[in-house]
Amino acid sequence: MNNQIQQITAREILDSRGNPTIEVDVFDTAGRSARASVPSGASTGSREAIEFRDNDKSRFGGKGVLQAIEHIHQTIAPALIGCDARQMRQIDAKMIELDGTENKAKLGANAILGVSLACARLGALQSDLPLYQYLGGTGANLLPVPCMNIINGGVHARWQGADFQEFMIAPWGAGSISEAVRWGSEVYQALRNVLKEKGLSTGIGDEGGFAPQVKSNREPLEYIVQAIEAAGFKPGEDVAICIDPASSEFSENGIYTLKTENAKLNATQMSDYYAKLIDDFPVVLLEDGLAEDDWEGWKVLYNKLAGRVELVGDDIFVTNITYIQRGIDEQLANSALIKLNQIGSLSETFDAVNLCHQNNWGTFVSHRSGETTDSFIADMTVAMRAGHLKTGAPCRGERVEKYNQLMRIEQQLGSAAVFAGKNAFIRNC
Ligand SMILES: C=C(OP(=O)(O)O)C(=O)O
Ligand SMILES: [Mg+2]
Repeated sequence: MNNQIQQITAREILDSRGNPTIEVDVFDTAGRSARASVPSGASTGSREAIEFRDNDKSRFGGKGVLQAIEHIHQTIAPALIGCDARQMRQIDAKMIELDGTENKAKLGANAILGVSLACARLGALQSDLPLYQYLGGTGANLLPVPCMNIINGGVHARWQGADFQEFMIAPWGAGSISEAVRWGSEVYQALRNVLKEKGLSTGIGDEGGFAPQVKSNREPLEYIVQAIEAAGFKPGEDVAICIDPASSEFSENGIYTLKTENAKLNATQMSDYYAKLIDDFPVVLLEDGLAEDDWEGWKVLYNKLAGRVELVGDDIFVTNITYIQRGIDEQLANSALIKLNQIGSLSETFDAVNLCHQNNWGTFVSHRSGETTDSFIADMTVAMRAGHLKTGAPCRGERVEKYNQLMRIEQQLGSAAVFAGKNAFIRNC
């Protein structure tokens, strides 16, 4: 009886880019309440669920965050009041039915997701369990490798630096999440000095990484290797590198334009370009190496690189089982990026993760470039045994809150905590 939802209140708050987003509070009949908020991307896949935002009105027909909030108050809340907050699947199914579209275009994916996450948190509170255990069971103990984006490029740096969007470090040789976070922050601080010595800017991009005006996409990798060494670690062995070029952003009709290098490459040439980077640098994961609509190109990329690195699909799969299943059937990647707001509900995100794991694919959990201080994805990553996550640089409150939450979980688990380490990364032999 006391687990019934009594009230749902949504409001507008600001995200890390200073744009409006949604925060939701859900109250139960026992007087308990839980809160969640919703992030937003900049390099969004075209097949992502539709969110109502104010910063891109043209794309979403002028429907802003306030309209999504109105949908929560006028349509979603009346339908959910009286429901048991612990019934995640029924709650999500009800909202999806109320929406009635393929891509949540009627109520807004941000409206549905905010309620979905706040209800899950309330369910955890009602069950007297920490969120990661509520979602993942009492056996949930796998702490992920934190992949920290320490050089930002592409749209996240307003195209002033590298064409590639994200250069991440993965301290996979550490013995625990807290050690990995410490190693990552030491490399980040060392990188600041490396950039300063080269006379490059140490201003930061959307995800807290530095955004230097480099002349190629190799340059950031050179600086990162120098920073890893300067911090006292062995590149590759202690700290590896992951990249997300977010190539949909610089491709058109199968041609990829690298402005910094004055080059125009097709999918085969891009695959060779990546192969050379992987020869020369300790890169262990490549996300969105090719564009969201270049399904044929992805096969070329897979055949060249799947034995050497984890090949993650972000824009191409958009956390949607329809596209992930196609990727599995056509064998063109070995991992999917997992972003809650690409699909717009917690249960559908679980479906995507389960599909990947059933097919021996990796799952790489991700924040968005426009974030809030909500640390939901930290608990979710542990619950899903995803093994690795990316949530920006070890800098700025909205990014470090996720890493900090993982360290809290590790402390709570004590000797039961297991750090995912190198095993988290997929490679097809
Ligand atoms: C996190 C990413 O960026 P955004 O949130 O801008 O899509 C990404 O592309 O993986
Ligand atoms: Mg991406």
